[in-house]
Amino acid sequence: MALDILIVDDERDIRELVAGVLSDEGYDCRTAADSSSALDAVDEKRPSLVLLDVWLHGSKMDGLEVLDAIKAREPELPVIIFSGHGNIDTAVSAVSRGAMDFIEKPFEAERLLLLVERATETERLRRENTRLREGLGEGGEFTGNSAVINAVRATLKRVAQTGSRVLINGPAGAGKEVAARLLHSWSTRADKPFIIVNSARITPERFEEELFGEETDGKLVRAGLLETADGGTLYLDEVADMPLSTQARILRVLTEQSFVRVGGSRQIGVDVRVVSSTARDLAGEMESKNFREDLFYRLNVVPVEIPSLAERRDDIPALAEYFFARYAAEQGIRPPAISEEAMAALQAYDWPGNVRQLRNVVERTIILTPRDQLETVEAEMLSEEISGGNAAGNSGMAALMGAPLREARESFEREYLAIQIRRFSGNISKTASFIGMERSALHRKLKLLGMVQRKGGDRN
Ligand SMILES: Nc1ncnc2c1ncn2[C@@H]1O[C@H](COP(=O)(O)OP(=O)(O)OP(=O)(O)O)[C@@H](O)[C@H]1O
Repeated sequence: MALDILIVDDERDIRELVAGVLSDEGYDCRTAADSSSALDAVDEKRPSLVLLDVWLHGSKMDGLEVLDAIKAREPELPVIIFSGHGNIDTAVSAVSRGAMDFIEKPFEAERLLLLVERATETERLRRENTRLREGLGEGGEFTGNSAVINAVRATLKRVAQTGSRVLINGPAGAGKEVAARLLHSWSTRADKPFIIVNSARITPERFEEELFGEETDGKLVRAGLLETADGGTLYLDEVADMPLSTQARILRVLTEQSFVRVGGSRQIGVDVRVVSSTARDLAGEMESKNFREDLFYRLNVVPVEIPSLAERRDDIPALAEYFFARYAAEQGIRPPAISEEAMAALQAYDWPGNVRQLRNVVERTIILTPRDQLETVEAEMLSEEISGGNAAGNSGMAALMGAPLREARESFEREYLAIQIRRFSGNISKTASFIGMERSALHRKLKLLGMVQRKGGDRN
C-alpha cells in the first residue's frame, strides 16, 4: 500500500511543488491550505506522515497549534515542520513538542526526500511490527509440508489469480486466516488491503455503520470496512456466527457490488474479493435454518479444508522449528535445537487448540526457560500437559514401581509404542525404522501386547 502524505502549507506553489516531488517517488499526496482543512484531512484518514508549515497565514491556528492538535489525535503520527529563515526557533520548539524534524525553506528536493524516507521508514516498520504481532510474516507465513497442506497451498495458488470466492473450513486455530492472507498475497490484489470482518463481533445494530461507514452532508465521517477493502480482499471470519439479518445484507452487497453509506444517498461501487471461513458444518447450519442457502452458494465457489493439527502430525516439526526460531529472534537469541524427546512429545500430543496452541506453548517455553539453557529444547522444558504424554513422566514411573518387572515392562512398551505410532500417524514402517526394529518384528510385538491395529490396517 502506498504511503499517504499530507502536505499543509498556505503557499500554493510550495504545496504543488512538494506534492509533485513526492508523487514522483510513489507516495500518495494530499494537500491542505489551512489549519481546519488540515485537521479534517487527518480525521478523514490517518496519513503516514504530515509535512506542516509553521506559518499558516489566514488560518484559525498556527502551525504549532495544529501540531498539538495532531499529536492529541494521533500521538504516533510523524510530523515534519517546514520553517522559513526567520523562524528556526519556532521549528526547534516544534521538535520539542513532538515534531520529528524540521526542514528550512527553501530546501532541496533531495534533502526533503531523505527526511520523508526516514520518517516513513519508522511508519513502515510500525506496520510491519503490527503485522508480526498479529502473527503474520511478510506475505503471510504458511508453514508445513504435509500432503494436505501442500494440496491446500496448490489450490490457493491455482485460484489466487482468478478472483473466485473461497470458503475455508477448519477448526479454531488451524490456520484459516493464515491461508486467506496467503491467497491474498498471491492475488493481483496483494498491494491492496486485506480487511477482516469479524462476524460474531459486529452486532446487527452496528452492522450498517461498521460495513458501510457514515457520512453527513455528503462528507465522509467514517469509512466502513467495505470501502476500506476496495480493490482488496474482504475476509468474513466465522460466517456461521453472522446473524440472519446480517447475512441478508451481505448477500445484497455481493449481488449488487455497491452500497450506500449510512446518512448518505449515493450508491458507492466496490470491488472486493470475498474469502470466508468457518469452523462449523454449514450444511448442518443450513438444515437448521441458521445459515442462508443462497449466501452459502455465493460464498462457497472454491471450498478449502484445513484439517486439525492432530490429523497432520507431520507438520509439527516444521511448525515447532518455525515458532522456536521466531520467538527466539524476538528475545534476541539464536534459534534453539529441539531434542528428539521434546520433538516426540510435541508430535504425540493431541493439540486441541491446533497451531495456535502450539504457538503459545513455544512462546511460553521460550519465555519461561532461562536463556543459558535455551541452546537445546528438552522435553522437561515443555509444559506438563505436553511432556506428561511420555510414559517416562514421573507419575507414570511411580505407578510402574508398584508392578513386577514383566508387567512394568509391558506397560511401558505398550505406552511407548502407542505414542510412537501416533506420532507417525499410524505408519508402521516409519515407526519401526525410528525405533530401530524390523517392520515384521514390530507387528509381532504389537500382536503380543494385544495392541489391535485400527480398522483398515496399517497405512504404510
Ligand atoms: N501453517 C501455519 N504456519 C504458521 N503459522 C500458523 C499456521 N497455521 C496457523 N498459524 C498461526 O496460528 C495462529 C492461529 O491461526 P489462524 O488465526 O489463521 O487460525 P484460524 O483457523 O483462523 O482460527 P480462528 O478461527 O480461531 O481465528 C496464528 O497465530 C497463526 O499465525
